[in-house]
Amino acid sequence: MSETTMPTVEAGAFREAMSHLASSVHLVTSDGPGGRAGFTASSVCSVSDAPPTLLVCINRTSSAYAAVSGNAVLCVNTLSGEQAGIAGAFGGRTPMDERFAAAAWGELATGAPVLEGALAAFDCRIVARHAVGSHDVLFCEVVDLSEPGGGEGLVYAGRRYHTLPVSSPASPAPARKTDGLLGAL
Ligand SMILES: NC(=O)c1ccc[n+]([C@@H]2O[C@H](COP(=O)([O-])OP(=O)(O)OC[C@H]3O[C@@H](n4cnc5c(N)ncnc54)[C@H](O)[C@@H]3O)[C@@H](O)[C@H]2O)c1
Ligand SMILES: Cc1cc2c(cc1C)N(C[C@H](O)[C@H](O)[C@H](O)COP(=O)(O)O)c1[nH]c(=O)[nH]c(=O)c1N2
Repeated sequence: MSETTMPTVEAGAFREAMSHLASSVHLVTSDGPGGRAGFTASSVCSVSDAPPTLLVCINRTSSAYAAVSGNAVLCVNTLSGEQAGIAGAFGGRTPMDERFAAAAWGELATGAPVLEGALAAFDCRIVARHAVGSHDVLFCEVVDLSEPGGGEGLVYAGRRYHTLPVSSPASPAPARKTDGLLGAL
């Protein structure tokens, strides 16, 4: 089938289908000459472990875009099951200062804000970026890590938040049946 006759998918249908994917939820934060900013993200994934690299997709219309781009560093704070509230605050329409006032923060190597109580924090420098449609795909080399936590992770699926046991090596999560998340997908 040639490119001209290939069918296209309507954005709403794509989003409806994508709402069936379960993803971890993260706060992507940045600070530096471009200012402090952050947004809730689910489009995060591991790329390579040599060197350790992950990717983040950011909408160029996001209010955090200029700061993240200008600073060229960011931290991916992977949220725990109790942090759905802060995910909502960073999910848009909240002034940036109010977002950061809602939690306690530290920092690692780059100075990007590190969320206290996050399951994990990946402190990164942006090493490459690729514009695709409405988003930039940011390729980020991980230069520092927080001590991973344990307990439950925050997951987004079916347009709502769920929690899922995530055991840390030190303390495996107690065996228990899932909370029905897999059945809800
Ligand atoms: N990757 C993203 O940019 C992304 C991901 C999740 C949610 N969101 C935004 O969060 C808000 C709440 O979303 P929702 O899950 O309640 O319902 P929704 O119907 O807007 O989105 C359903 C799913 O479609 C995908 N999606 C939505 N907007 C997208 C975009 N602009 N680019 C790429 N993928 C997109 C996501 O996987 C999302 O979970 C919406 O404004 C949505 O645009 C954006
Ligand atoms: C669960 C969930 C997951 C995501 C988002 C939202 C929510 C609720 N948003 C949207 C993002 O957080 C925010 O809404 C937009 O950037 C608009 O925010 P501003 O009002 O411009 O700061 C989002 N945006 C983005 O650019 N990449 C992403 O991966 C995601 N993922």
